Amino acid sequence: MSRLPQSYEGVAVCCPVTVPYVRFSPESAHWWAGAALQALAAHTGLRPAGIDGFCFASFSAVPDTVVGMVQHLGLCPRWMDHIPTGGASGVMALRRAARAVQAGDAELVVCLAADTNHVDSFRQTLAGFSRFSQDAMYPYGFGGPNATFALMTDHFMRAYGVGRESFAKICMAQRANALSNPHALMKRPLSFDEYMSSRAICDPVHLLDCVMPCAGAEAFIVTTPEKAEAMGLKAVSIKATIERHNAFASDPIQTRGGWAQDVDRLWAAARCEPEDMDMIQFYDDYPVIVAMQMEDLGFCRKGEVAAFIERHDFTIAGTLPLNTNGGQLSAGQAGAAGGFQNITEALRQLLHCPLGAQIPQARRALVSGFGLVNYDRGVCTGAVVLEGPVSHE
Ligand SMILES: CC(=O)CC(=O)SCCNC(=O)CCNC(=O)[C@H](O)C(C)(C)COP(=O)(O)OP(=O)(O)OC[C@H]1O[C@@H](n2cnc3c(N)ncnc32)[C@H](O)[C@@H]1OP(=O)(O)O
Repeated sequence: MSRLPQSYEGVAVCCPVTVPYVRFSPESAHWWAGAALQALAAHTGLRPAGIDGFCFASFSAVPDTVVGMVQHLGLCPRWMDHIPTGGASGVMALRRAARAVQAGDAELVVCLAADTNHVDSFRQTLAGFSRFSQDAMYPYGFGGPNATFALMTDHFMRAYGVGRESFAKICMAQRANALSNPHALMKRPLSFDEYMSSRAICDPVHLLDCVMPCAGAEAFIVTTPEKAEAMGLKAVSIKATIERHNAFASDPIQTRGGWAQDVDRLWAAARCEPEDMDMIQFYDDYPVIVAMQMEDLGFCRKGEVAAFIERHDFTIAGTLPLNTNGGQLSAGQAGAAGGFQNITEALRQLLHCPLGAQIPQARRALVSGFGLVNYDRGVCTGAVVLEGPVSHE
């Protein structure tokens, strides 16, 4: 194993905010970003002049990038970054902001993801998504990620003996978790029969394997422990992170993500193990990707995920709480903010200020990201181990 990265000493992560999601919004992504900044201000008293770092992710802010957003929001940072990696953007924003703070390039970085959802905006996003998809998928009638993930799900199920009942268990647990989250778009319990009989979208992917596109925003602050304390903010620390892009490119179909390449480094740097996690907040564009993360991040061996899922209870009161706000599958997918919601939810659980039900004694979380389906697979992966303040109760 190559040299482990420098620790994240001197970095504090705090103040998770979620702007409640709505299925459709007439507002722009810029409006949603402003709403997130307002929510941060309401929690902390933070004004634009106090923000010297800004990290931004969005699909629907086009043609603007972080530059346009900085001007729109009236910020004047000395450090900024734009993270165009969808479901991996939260972990990546956290990593970059942490190093900027550690290096002294910024003292307080706001990491923010915002997306709107007009009636036609998801279709428009897909239409211009990538050169790969325009050239190599759409001419053959592919309509976006649902079709790509149908192929991956079908292969994964056959290769590793996973049935739809395993995915049902993931989706039902996440829905149970969502019921205490006032912002979750899905408000009713999900039964096994309802999951199994939901309409096919692109077999074997059915309606309840898919996220619902919506509008929303998520944000959090990365700063120094001293600054967090001066602002009266409780904060968590970063134990370790990983990031990888275009891993295993010669695999004919995706059965593993970049996590599998870096998982040993993650746990070595974190000085703990999967068994030490009080929760897992995994990117959940489809339940097959949740199952893949369970394997690739070391919770079970490849090919053993069906038995692993069978053995565990993923509800908030269960043996391994998973996506405790309901995840995107039950809370909604607000574009790139969907790649931030697992970080904000982990922070809330570790800081003991949840939106819904609290995991008792929650102290450590594994958050994982997966993003950008350019063509036939998710290209970007990342993960972070977070540890909360020592005593809460
Ligand atoms: C971004 C990254 O980095 C990586 C990724 O995340 S890849 C994933 C990106 N996201 C997606 O691809 C979005 C996936 N979802 C979809 O494509 C669509 O929701 C879908 C095709 C599954 C359904 O769309 P549709 O058939 O047009 O349904 P629509 O007409 O909107 O709604 C019909 C009904 O289904 C419900 N519905 C729609 N989507 C739903 C969903 N995902 N889950 C549950 N119910 C849903 C609606 O509430 C509506 O119910 P009512 O009639 O009771 O009001």
